[in-house]
Amino acid sequence: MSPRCGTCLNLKKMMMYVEKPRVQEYFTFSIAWLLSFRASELERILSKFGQDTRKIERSVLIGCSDRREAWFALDLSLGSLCSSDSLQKSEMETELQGSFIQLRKALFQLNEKDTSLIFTAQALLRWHECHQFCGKSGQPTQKNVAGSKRICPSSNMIYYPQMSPVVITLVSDRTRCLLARQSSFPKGMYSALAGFCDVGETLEEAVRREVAEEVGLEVDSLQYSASQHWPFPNSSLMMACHATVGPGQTEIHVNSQELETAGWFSLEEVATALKRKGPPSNEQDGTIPFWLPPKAAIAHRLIWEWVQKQSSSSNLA
Ligand SMILES: NC(=O)c1ccc[n+]([C@@H]2O[C@H](COP(=O)([O-])OP(=O)(O)OC[C@H]3O[C@@H](n4cnc5c(N)ncnc54)[C@H](O)[C@@H]3O)[C@@H](O)[C@H]2O)c1
Ligand SMILES: [Mg+2]
Repeated sequence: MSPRCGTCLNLKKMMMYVEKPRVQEYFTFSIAWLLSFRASELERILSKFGQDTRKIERSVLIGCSDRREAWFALDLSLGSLCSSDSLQKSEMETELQGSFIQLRKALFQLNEKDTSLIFTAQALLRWHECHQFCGKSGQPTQKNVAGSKRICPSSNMIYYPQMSPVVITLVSDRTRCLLARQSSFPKGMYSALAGFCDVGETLEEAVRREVAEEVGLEVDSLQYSASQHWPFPNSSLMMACHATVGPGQTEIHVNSQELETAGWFSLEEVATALKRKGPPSNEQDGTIPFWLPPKAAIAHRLIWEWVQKQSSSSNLA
């Protein structure tokens, strides 16, 4: 399993390279397409680009192939951004016959399996990058070979990768659903309501609190749908629910500190938006038709489920 154990090892490599911090703590990652290399080939590439071949030891295990070859991911970060880095980036694209793309943009193109690999890689690599020192002794921590933990030789503390629980809720008044946008979302994109769970809260309590905090509605009933690992801004376990509000309880009070806007959308509007693949082009009057998150986001699944349910109940009526 060691990334240095050589030729039998197939390194499914995602080159992840930090471009620059854009919004608050959000980093924009560029990734090369999923490229598989054997360890020896990767060592050659690292040498060619003047990087220390021992860097390969920073790889993290992200899965394995059907033929039981271990897949590792490696951060090929080119260091601080300067013009020579941009040059190296384009040289690397030529060498690897791939191209860098922002991770969020890649979500429109990746299949489910590759999305999961990339999310795991991004979350693990970023966790290792940010947990190099022991919080108790202040000494450097050491990664195990797979990258599933870090150990402090001085205090014997073991650190495991962290995930934050997040609830995401699609609220419905039984005929319409509630979608919202934050100012940081791409123009025109709306999603379901989301929020980090507080310590000590249950999933149900977090859903009720988040919906009340963000749009001032009281949830009547809620139903769990599915979950997803989400790597932005760090590592979250997203737990998705459908919720309903009672009749006559639909007046929204948007919390402007959290949301830019929120509103109720009809089945027809949502079904039309669901058919759009990616950000639509501007209308003639310059406005952007509203659009929804890509399939890789669990918000998409929640919205799709709601449309299916509404469509089948309107067909029955
Ligand atoms: N996959 C999807 O479909 C999907 C859709 C919408 C949102 N999301 C994700 O859900 C997450 C939460 O949504 P939100 O931004 O509306 O949350 P939110 O409503 O809880 O507000 C975010 C704020 O919560 C605070 N916070 C509390 N605990 C935090 C923690 N552990 N990590 C970071 N910030 C914490 C911070 O002040 C932050 O600015 C975001 O990371 C977003 O990327 C995913
Ligand atoms: Mg929120």
